[in-house]
Amino acid sequence: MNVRNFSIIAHVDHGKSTLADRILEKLGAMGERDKRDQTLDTLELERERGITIKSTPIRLNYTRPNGDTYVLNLIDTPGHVDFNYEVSRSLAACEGVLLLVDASQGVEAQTIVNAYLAIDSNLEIVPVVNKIDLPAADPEGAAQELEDVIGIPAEDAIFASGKSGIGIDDILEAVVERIPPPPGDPQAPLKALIFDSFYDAYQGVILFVRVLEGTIRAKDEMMLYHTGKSFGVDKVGTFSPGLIVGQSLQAGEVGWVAASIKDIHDAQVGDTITLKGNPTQEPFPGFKPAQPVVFSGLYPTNTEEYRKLREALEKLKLNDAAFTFEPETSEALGFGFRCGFLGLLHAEIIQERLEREYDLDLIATAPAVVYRLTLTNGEVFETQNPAEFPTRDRIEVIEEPYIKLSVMLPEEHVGPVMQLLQERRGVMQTMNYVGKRVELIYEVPFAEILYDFHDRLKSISRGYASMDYEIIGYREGDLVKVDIYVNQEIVDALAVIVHEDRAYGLGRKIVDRMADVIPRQMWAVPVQAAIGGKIIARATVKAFRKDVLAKCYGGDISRKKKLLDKQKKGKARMKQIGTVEVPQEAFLAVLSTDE
Ligand SMILES: Nc1nc2c(ncn2[C@@H]2O[C@H](COP(=O)(O)OP(=O)(O)OP(=O)(O)O)[C@@H](O)[C@H]2O)c(=O)[nH]1
Repeated sequence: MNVRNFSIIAHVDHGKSTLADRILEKLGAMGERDKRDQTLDTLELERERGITIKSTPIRLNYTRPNGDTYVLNLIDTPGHVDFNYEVSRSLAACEGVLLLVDASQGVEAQTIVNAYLAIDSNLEIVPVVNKIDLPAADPEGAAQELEDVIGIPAEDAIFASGKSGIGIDDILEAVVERIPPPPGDPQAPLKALIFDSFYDAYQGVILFVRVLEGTIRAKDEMMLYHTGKSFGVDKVGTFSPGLIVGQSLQAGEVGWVAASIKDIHDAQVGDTITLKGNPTQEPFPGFKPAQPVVFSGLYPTNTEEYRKLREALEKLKLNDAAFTFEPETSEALGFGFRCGFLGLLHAEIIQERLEREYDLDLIATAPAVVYRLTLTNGEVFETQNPAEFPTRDRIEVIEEPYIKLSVMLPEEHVGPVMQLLQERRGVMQTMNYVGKRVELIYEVPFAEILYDFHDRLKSISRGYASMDYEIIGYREGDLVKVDIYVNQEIVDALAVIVHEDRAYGLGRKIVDRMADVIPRQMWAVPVQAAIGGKIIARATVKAFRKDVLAKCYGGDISRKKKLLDKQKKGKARMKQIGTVEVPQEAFLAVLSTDE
């Protein structure tokens, strides 16, 4: 059997899904993909946001013009920085990639990052300049950028359009000719890489695997290299699309394995499967257990929904080894959960799913990173929860995670973007010119890009800047905890950790913003920011003058009802703090404190 395993990588919106669909259509698999969408691809959000979160690989049959037949496995990769580890594992299941670049946009931040992930995995890169049907397309320019920035010869690029179908035949021929066949010995001890998985209520966790060496069959006793756990294999098979049951999977093949695994943590992405009786000596390198890096508190607006929230979180976790949660209690918000995510997008996706699929109303607290504290007594501990921070006098050193951030943008916006990065405590590493555009590489505290950074970057570059990042380690920082008081009561869930130099400015903005969003009460309510009990900013929610209903006296009853309904709706996301009702927006005041 002639096999080619490949993936398509691109910057967001450069046309990956459209091109994949066109290839499927060409190879007669289109109708089946629609079926697959209904069965496996249950993430409605994915379609709405136009980003790929999780998809199954697709096995395609290709007959060359000369009559030779090939099996092509197209492996999808998630296209976002939050999921870079998953991307790298999916790439490790391939021998080559199609690297797409939009002919009207050129190379963007994620083009570069994805290309380097492919290079690190020793993959053959087939450059494809896509969307050449666009009037603004500059295919030669885009190909030249690939050469200048990544070192891929411009003449290797295939010009194509997923939309009009130009270049699809050339792409298929290039997959067969340029991407090498998978190596591996079917007789060797089994070594298979898990590159994705999902939870099925009947069969347990279904593992997506790439067999690197050896053969796996139903009824084998398999072992997970890193967890050391073993399971009896129930079924194996391929994707066609959909899960097709087969007899075995051997070196070079891509397929799935079901082994009644109940807990997704027992078989994580990146781990190696081998056989218990004849284990491989060497696992696939680079295994990292999924580790959340961004944390936030999630509380039901209605305290009676606590149990419902817990059940929903448990269900989501079944399918997502990277997502964590543990119960947390806040004086202000009551009972809720501290949740851990791979990044902000991951957090947003989970929150939206909770609200949409489980019909929950939630209050989310500001996202935080994991800080490392060394106390004056020598003790070291990590926390991501501002509420757990000891008082300043007990802390010797605070360290925070840093990222290497790369931003790609047109040169006319470089000034304001550099200023933004400076405000966020960024330190410039390099600046590369790519034609009329610039790649900036900065080291920045991770916490500084958690809030409104991406939006600000987009707005000051008129939408032209793109970014990507990776976490590079911990560094010391002069950080302080800013507490927020509403009506003289401390609201634990609103505390934030911030750099000393920005504490006053941020405190000012949070209290002003809160005073704006807290509805007026019968009396004036003070909102204050403080560091270690010392007030640094104060704003007042003014007392309210008129009863809303006063206006309607004698008026028609339906109007009165409408007003009351409106008030009720507004209340949906309120949380009672002492005697004051605080809306959800207030908890995110820190997120929208534009400077
Ligand atoms: N003119 C033109 N438009 C295209 C072409 N391919 C894709 N598009 C459009 O570009 C947009 C993004 O296309 P997608 O295929 O969703 O892009 P994607 O890279 O899969 O996006 P993500 O999944 O978000 O990474 C859509 O509006 C498409 O209609 C093309 O060849 N020509």
